[in-house]
Amino acid sequence: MAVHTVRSPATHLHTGTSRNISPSHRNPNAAVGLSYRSPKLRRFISVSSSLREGNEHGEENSVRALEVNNIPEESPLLPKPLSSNQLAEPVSNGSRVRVAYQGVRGAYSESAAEKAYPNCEAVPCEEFDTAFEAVERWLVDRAVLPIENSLLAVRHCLLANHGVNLDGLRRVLSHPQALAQCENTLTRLGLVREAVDDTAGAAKLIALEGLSDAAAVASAKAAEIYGLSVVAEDIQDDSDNVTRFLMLAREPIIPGTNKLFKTSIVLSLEEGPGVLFKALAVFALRQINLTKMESRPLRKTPLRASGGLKYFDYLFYVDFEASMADEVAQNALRHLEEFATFLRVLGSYPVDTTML
Ligand SMILES: O=C(O)C(=O)C[C@]1(C(=O)O)C=C[C@@H](O)C=C1
Repeated sequence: MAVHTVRSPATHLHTGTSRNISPSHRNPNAAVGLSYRSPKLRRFISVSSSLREGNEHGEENSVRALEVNNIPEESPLLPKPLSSNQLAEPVSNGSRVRVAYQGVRGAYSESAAEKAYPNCEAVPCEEFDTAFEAVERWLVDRAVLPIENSLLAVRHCLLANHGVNLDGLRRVLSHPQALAQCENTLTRLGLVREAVDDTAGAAKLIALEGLSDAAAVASAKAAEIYGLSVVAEDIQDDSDNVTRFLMLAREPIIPGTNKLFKTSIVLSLEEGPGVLFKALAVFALRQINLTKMESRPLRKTPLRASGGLKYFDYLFYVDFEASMADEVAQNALRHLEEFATFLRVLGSYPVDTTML
């Protein structure tokens, strides 16, 4: 599935390195699940999902919030990313919903937060763990987490400093997912890829360092924020390039039955013929539609020996179309509990029914 991520925790750009950091949910090499990315995540419940990112393309590229030279690293105009050692400090309590995201201003995750909670205060964080901890410690109300390539429109641009054109470019910096989503274009341009924490972070770095041989794959909004030129737009390989985000909260929302809800669960099963079939049957028997299923190896104990044989142990992540307030969903999970070796409800949330 795509609800999985993880490499080592992210390191923020201002550490000065451009290295591969961010947990990359869709990275086929990432061998662990969402709930493994951070042990903290296991304590969160997803409350809302399927949020589409805003398409920043309608905005005027010539409008520049800040010129390059006006962006000192610690500009008071830009929110400073929260770092884990700041988590002890209380953050002011306004009435606006505060949503933590990993990255800097102009990241797609920020757009997703604003889409999910219009007028929210989006709080940039250096790392995913920082965002999760900020929720846990009541510094923010939600954390936003990009989890997979499906659902929300993401239109990437190639951003560079003014006066730099395509011919002068040698390198391209961005989040690994964004680089992967623009693979064909970047190959055609012959650019060397460099992975950084987030798309907007790449734009910021290029602006701050005045790089003339490098471009960033990021949004048009990031170009405005960091005073860069858009040298190419819509560079994603797939015109339907979309990302799914989850909003994580401390407490589960009380699911309703008044609109379409989805529920996400995670489970593990005994090894044996037909066990997975039985698990799926608890939903099929009750006409509950499964929208997603993915298995990820158990990180700490991926191998189990039994009867002289070795088995891989898996966690199965399943999304189904029903609310935990629906009796039929409760019955299905009660049935599943009879033979699942582990079962956990991650949360029920309203399905995003807005058009792409
Ligand atoms: O780097 C960003 O701007 C993000 O919000 C992260 C992220 C991701 O993790 O997939 C979000 C959407 C885009 O597909 C690329 C990057």
